[in-house]
Amino acid sequence: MLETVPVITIDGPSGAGKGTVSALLAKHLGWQFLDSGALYRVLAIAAMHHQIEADDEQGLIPLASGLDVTFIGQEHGCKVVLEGEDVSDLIRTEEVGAFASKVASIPTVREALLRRQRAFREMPGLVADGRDMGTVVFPNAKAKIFLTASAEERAQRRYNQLKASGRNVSIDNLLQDIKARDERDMNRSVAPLVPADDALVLDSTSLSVKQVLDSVIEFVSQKQ
Ligand SMILES: Nc1ncnc2c1ncn2[C@@H]1O[C@H](COP(=O)(O)OP(=O)(O)O)[C@@H](O)[C@H]1O
Ligand SMILES: Nc1ccn([C@@H]2O[C@H](COP(=O)(O)OP(=O)(O)O)[C@@H](O)[C@H]2O)c(=O)n1
Repeated sequence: MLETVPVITIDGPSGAGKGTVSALLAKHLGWQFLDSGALYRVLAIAAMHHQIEADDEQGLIPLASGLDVTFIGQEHGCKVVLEGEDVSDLIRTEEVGAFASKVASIPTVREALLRRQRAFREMPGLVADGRDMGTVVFPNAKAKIFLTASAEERAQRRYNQLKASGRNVSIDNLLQDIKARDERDMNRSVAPLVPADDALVLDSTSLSVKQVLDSVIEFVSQKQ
């Protein structure tokens, strides 16, 4: 039964380190990994390709329900193929992130992606990264973490990350984008970005990736 497969959720705002820590934790445990933000990002690209606006609910729902996407695990990261096209680099742009957070504010669109997210719950366990993993998608998860950091630190991390991959970005624009996305994600009517009541809230502003991972592993082992 799906419900018996253990889940650990890591939610939080953009740049907090969720993806990095979730992937390391999944590897450490030998569990599956769900990057739910990638689904919203892929939907955003599909909408752009099909000239569907971010507020066109009737256009977005069928696109979300029938999303033709494949995630192919690789040694470093994951290859993402949408409608036969490799969009692995494109999904990481801030433009796509901003579009994703707009489509993600529509309740029926979120509903259309629910089943697909829950299907990642497979043995021996799942680490799920997103905004509403612990509150909505997997409310009975065995351990929930809400990972955060100051907006300035998150913008700096994103800046370093994009620079390292050869992109020309402005830290001021990134900070603005991050704040706008936080605002939208925290204030939407359905599945807003909030810690679950039973989540461990971890501020990573002055912690290294290793320190965060160690705290998470300790918390998870206490829950076992
Ligand atoms: N604790 C940390 N300290 C410094 N850099 C970090 C930390 N956690 C993550 N990073 C780096 O910040 C960037 C954004 O992390 P990511 O995992 O993509 O965040 P999120 O999934 O929350 O948006 C990555 O380049 C990652 O290596
Ligand atoms: N479970 C999720 C995951 C992402 N999202 C939305 O999708 C956008 C992109 O998510 P992401 O996790 O890839 O973003 P980053 O944290 O990597 O910047 C977010 O800003 C959210 O609006 C969501 O609403 N619910």
